[in-house]
Amino acid sequence: MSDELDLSRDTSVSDEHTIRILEEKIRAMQIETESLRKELNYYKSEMEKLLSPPLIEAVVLDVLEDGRLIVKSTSGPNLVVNVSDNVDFSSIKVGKYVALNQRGSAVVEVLRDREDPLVRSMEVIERPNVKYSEIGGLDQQIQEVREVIELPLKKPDLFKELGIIPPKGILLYGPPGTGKTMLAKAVASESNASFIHVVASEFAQKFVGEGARVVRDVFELARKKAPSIVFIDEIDAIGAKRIDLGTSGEREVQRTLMQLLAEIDGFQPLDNVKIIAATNRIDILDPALLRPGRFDRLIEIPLPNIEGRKQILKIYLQKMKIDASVNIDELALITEGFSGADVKNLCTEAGYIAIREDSKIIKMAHFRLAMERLRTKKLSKDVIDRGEKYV
Ligand SMILES: Nc1ncnc2c1ncn2[C@@H]1O[C@H](COP(=O)(O)OP(=O)(O)OP(=O)(O)O)[C@@H](O)[C@H]1O
Repeated sequence: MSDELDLSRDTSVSDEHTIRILEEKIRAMQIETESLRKELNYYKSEMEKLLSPPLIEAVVLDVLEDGRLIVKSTSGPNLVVNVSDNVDFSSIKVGKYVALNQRGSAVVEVLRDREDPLVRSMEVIERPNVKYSEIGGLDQQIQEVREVIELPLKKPDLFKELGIIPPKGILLYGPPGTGKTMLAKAVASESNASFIHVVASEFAQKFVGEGARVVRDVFELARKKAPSIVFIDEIDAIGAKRIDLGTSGEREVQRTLMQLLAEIDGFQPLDNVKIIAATNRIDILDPALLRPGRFDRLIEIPLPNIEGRKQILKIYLQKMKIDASVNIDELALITEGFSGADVKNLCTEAGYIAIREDSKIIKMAHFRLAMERLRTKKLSKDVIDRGEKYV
């Protein structure tokens, strides 16, 4: 009896063992099946991608009452199309980019929003609001800019009568933060002209293959918005002398520059579009830019001298609540080497220190503290910013 029992126990032990092994095998095979299924799906979707025809990009021009859309396809004509049931109709709006099936008969996907590169690359101010009186220490430069930009824009007939040809473009050069942008904005503001601000380094970096087109678009816009001033900041990014045109990036920059020169050459001196460029690297500019009829008037915007710094300080201090201890002469003296932007920072920093101290008025002590902080920051930054750049 006991032997039988023992035998059955042995049998059941070995059965249990077999079952466990089989269960493990089943689990392993299930895992493998799952992984093979995933792999199969992956290859299927890859096949679909490779075999699916390309879609057509289009922009929605109108949504019709019957649910169809008028779209402009990038490949050509305006089309009236249906919307596939898989597309969320509520996400469709005029101006949205969509994908059409290959026949161009239906919208099959709504694409992600994206900005026009042109819009990304520039700022258009219809009427900037900067006055000459807000700029300190640049009286002579303001006078010159008024004569060569403002006056021809306002009184072209006077120039015609006298037979004087004003420059089409001027170049402002000098260290960063000295007021070049401010001066360009002020002349647009005081000439009642639109201000179109483009940063040349953005052309070069962002619009590979599109730089020349963006330049064309900028000038087309300038003509539409005339009288207008096109302000090209950091012109050295596209206007530097190039020795080696080996890389495609270099050739692209060169094409952008050629387009800019062609646009400038296309204007007449008394047209109501003027071009102001700015750089702090005049030393590296391509001489083609500085030829007569292009940027042939160079105006230096230097760091302010002591008198200039005094003027800039007055401009900012008159807006602040300061006590009698604040000595403008002393501040002008100790800010030697500061740009206009640095002087403004000093005033702002002194204001913040006063706020942190809960003071209701800004005192000379706050300026001294601000000075110490800025000097430390400035010393290291100057080496990078100005050191070898400005000549
Ligand atoms: N001469 C100045 N008078 C008054 N404020 C100034 C002057 N220069 C600079 N600032 C102040 O500094 C800010 C920056 O100056 P701005 O952008 O005009 O300098 P920039 O010469 O164009 O510099 P960057 O070369 O870096 O573009 C101005 O918005 C203004 O607040």
